[in-house]
Amino acid sequence: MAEQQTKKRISFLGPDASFTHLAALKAFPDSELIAYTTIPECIEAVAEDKVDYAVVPLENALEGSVPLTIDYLFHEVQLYVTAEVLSPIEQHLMVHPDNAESDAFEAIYSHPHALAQCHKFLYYTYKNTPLEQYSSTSAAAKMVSELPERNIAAIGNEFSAEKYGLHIVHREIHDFHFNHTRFFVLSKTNHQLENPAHNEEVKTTLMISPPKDDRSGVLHQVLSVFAWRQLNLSKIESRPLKTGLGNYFFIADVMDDEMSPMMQGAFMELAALGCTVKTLGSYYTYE
Ligand SMILES: O=C(O)C(=O)C[C@]1(C(=O)O)C=C[C@@H](O)C=C1
Repeated sequence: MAEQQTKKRISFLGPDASFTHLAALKAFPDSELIAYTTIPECIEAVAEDKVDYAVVPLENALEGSVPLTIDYLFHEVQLYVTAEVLSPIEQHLMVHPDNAESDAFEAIYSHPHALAQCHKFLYYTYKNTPLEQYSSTSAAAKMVSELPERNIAAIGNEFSAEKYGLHIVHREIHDFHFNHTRFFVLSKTNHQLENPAHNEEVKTTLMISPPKDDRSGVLHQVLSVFAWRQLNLSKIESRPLKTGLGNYFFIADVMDDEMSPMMQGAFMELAALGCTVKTLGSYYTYE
């Protein structure tokens, strides 16, 4: 009973067998995993204390950021990253076994990132087949399994083919071999996930809003805060502030702990420059 009470509850972008589900299983092999239909629902579940952690996709090596995750974390909630999970992504084209002999489909369904990761394959092999966006790869696979009368296909991972009893028609159809996705493990409190199997390097994610006066050279000044302290940025990207055209915030990944003296100095200098900084905390990477 005591063990049951301490079992963590985790939200993830479902249904079962999505790539996010696999990432959540890696980080939480023994927890209660709860599927949600959208990324905001997963994030709200942790913000509203319905779960202890949320696992959501952040960035894909071929397609870039998942803007919904970044924007929701900036505009809607104050949550912290307790870990990131880095997963290899292999996409397969799958159909209902009743349609296993067919190679001309009414439509191909998947998550927009998955469709984009297979752009070249789809262009050369199924040029005239409509591509339909779905909430996740596993949702597309599940839907295909429930509609054998429609000759439709889904793109997703091998586990979704197994889980929903689908037949794989084409394997490994993603356009570039190095296809990886980063997932964030989010919590309401700023701490690091306790799990020994992580990389050595700690990373901090910051969301930096420049000063409102929009003076020239601000981005240069922001970058120099990190540069002269030899704080390595592994990513920097701008996203709209949604207050008007030309207004942006920056999401930066810095390879150091937010409590280090250099980082503390960087926070002070950014404040002196008139920047507002929202930290998502420091965390390790699980591969
Ligand atoms: O649809 C899924 O299976 C997801 O977990 C989402 C998602 C994404 O958002 O990028 C995750 C990994 C893959 O890059 C494709 C889709």
